Amino acid sequence: MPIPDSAPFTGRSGDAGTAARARGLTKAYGSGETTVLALDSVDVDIARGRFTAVMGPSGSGKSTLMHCLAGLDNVSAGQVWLGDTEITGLKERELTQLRRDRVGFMFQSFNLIPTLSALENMTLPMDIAGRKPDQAWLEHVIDTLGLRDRLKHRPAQLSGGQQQRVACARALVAKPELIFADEPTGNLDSRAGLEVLGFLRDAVDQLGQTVVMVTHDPGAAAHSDLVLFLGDGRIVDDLERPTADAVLERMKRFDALHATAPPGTSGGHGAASPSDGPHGQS
Ligand SMILES: Nc1ncnc2c1ncn2[C@@H]1O[C@H](COP(=O)(O)OP(=O)(O)OP(=O)(O)O)[C@@H](O)[C@H]1O
Repeated sequence: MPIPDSAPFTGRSGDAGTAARARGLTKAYGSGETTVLALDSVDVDIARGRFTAVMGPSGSGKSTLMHCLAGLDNVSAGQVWLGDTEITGLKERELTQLRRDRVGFMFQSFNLIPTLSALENMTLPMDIAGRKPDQAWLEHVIDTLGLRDRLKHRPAQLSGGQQQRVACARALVAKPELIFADEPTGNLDSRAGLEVLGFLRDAVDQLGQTVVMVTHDPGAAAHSDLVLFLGDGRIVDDLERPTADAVLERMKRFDALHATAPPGTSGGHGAASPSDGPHGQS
């Protein structure tokens, strides 16, 4: 199905276009009375070449949104595109190939293979795909991430920050259209966390990468270009060029709305929503 024109929406895709897009994205877990609506008809544009953070209370749907945009999870309703490719409706094999060829991932727990060296971990996705990494690019990523003297080390011989840098390199080496990072600093001390955030920022600014990062940390979100705030499975607000203080203020406001909302309501998120259109950035 073609991507709908922006007519019914207020979506603002950047000059470089849209790296990912969702319309009416709905995800329910379970059935009957135990159904949990993790995502409730979300419209979102992820602009290419930008750093987008996704924040919200625990259970608000952040990971589910990331998984659905990345084709890691199927949707209950709605449509998702990666670039111009509609991924909703693709068969599992096609999805696996698309993820492998076009998406990079970073997780809180690094997800490195313990028996492989740092270098082998970095090139593993491309090895599996039968593709040869662009050697000049690989060298550039290695140097940018400061991993030159760690290439032969196994993950257990590396600090948490170094392991996450390897995971970052692994995500970058294949030059994916989009990198999804789920709490990439969650297991790191603040110094190593800052370092990884700096690398993600550089990947966007210097390498033209597109990054979507789920985080609970306002300080981490402040490294992004745009913060999307989720509440009860909906995007309830967004914040351009965030500072940690501004993010914190916004979060306090949502907490206050939640605290004063009568039982059985969605915590006043509707009132916090600035528009009915998709959230994105220019
Ligand atoms: N596999 C699953 N089965 C049933 N319910 C699920 C499943 N995965 C998520 N949920 C529910 O969907 C909702 C959204 O979960 P999700 O993990 O996306 O939230 P989150 O904002 O990422 O939370 P956290 O910050 O705690 O990681 C929650 O109510 C959660 O309990």
